[in-house]
Amino acid sequence: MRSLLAGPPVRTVTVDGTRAEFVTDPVLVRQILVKDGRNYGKGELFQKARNLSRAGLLAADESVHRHYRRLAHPYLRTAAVAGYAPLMRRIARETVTAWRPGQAVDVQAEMCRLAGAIALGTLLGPLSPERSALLGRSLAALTWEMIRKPLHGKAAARARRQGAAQRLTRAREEFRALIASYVAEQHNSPDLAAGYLPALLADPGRAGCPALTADEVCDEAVMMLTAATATTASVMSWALYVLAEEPLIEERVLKGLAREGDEDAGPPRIGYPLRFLMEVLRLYPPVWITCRKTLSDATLGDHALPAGTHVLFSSYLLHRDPERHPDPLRFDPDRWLTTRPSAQDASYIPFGTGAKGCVGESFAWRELEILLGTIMTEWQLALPPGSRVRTAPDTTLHPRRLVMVPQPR
Ligand code: HEM
Repeated sequence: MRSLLAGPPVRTVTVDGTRAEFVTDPVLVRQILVKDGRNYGKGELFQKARNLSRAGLLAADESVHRHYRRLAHPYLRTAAVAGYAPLMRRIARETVTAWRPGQAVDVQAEMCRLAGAIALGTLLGPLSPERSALLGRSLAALTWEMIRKPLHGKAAARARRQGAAQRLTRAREEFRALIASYVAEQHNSPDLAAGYLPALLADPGRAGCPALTADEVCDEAVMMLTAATATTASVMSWALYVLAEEPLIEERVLKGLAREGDEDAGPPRIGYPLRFLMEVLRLYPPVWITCRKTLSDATLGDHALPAGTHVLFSSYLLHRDPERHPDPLRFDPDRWLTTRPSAQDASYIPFGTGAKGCVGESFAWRELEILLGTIMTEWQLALPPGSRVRTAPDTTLHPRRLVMVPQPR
């Protein structure tokens, strides 16, 4: 795939029989996402593969999309996220205290459980411990099936034959049914709790964007919870893998964590742990390929793109471009001491950018910092001797299999 960087900045490719323009120039990608962002709708090339709903925030047309984003924003902006920190920390502690010294952990399944429990606890509103456990198990199972579903091509066909698609559908139906029963209860409750899901239920809609039906609220909740879980789980898995492979980096992250103390408030600083996470997100961006579709005729560099043209770009590739990231394959958190992510181009976009970039970015940074701190201060995770971890570019970019052995610090 990296050979694409050497070729023309825009080239035609075919994905599962559909023609698309693959863009590798970071300036042109920024033009698509920011300057001309309103002329590029959500592309649907991978939507089915990612098992995403076709309504709501992820897929909606422009004005409806803006409405849903405005609804989500109060629950995901930095100030709200600061309030979630104690809960995030408690859930993280509860999960890692269940680990046993020397007993292998399936890291990705565990990170799905952890990120899923945090998403449920923060975004749904109050849950009984029983319901929280039931939803948590179901969301973790769904997310793990989603993460490893191949996006297209031969791998997707093979997965279909092996029943992966059916497993994913079953997991989605099960989780959706649990959410639906919760939504029905909330719907009939005289006092709606505070939180993102209750806000969706209470939203009266507006001109051109009618109030959501209970069914649509369920779809939206499933979308938000899985978007929050699959991404964070993949990033944390890579983070733990890198720490096991790079003892000197691990030592510096630990020292950095000790210096940063235990604060809940304030914006993240570019200390070593944060630079480490930035570097994990550079080399292992979970949303590694993204698409858009022109809403009307457009021009991109020397290319005329008629309305309806599919456009693809890959953060994985942009983040490994040697022109923008010297010695790109080297894991070097200190590169972020002298370089900041550019506001002129899209050379570093783990969360995307522009009006359709990640609405959960502040949430994700806080969560990643807390998970990293909680896990690392309690446990050192090692790879079993001889294990080889391979990259799987599926729905998210994730380690194909990651089993690690915890030892107390
Ligand atoms: C490290 C963690 C995360 C990464 C790397 C990540 C990455 C991304 C990226 C790249 C996009 C934009 C895709 C595009 O341009 O088409 C996106 C969109 C989105 N993300 Fe995240 N995300 C993360 C965590 C979260 C969390 C924690 C939440 C919710 C709490 C969330 C909710 C969403 C939603 C709802 C969208 C769609 C936004 C829209 O269409 O306006 N993400 N994410």
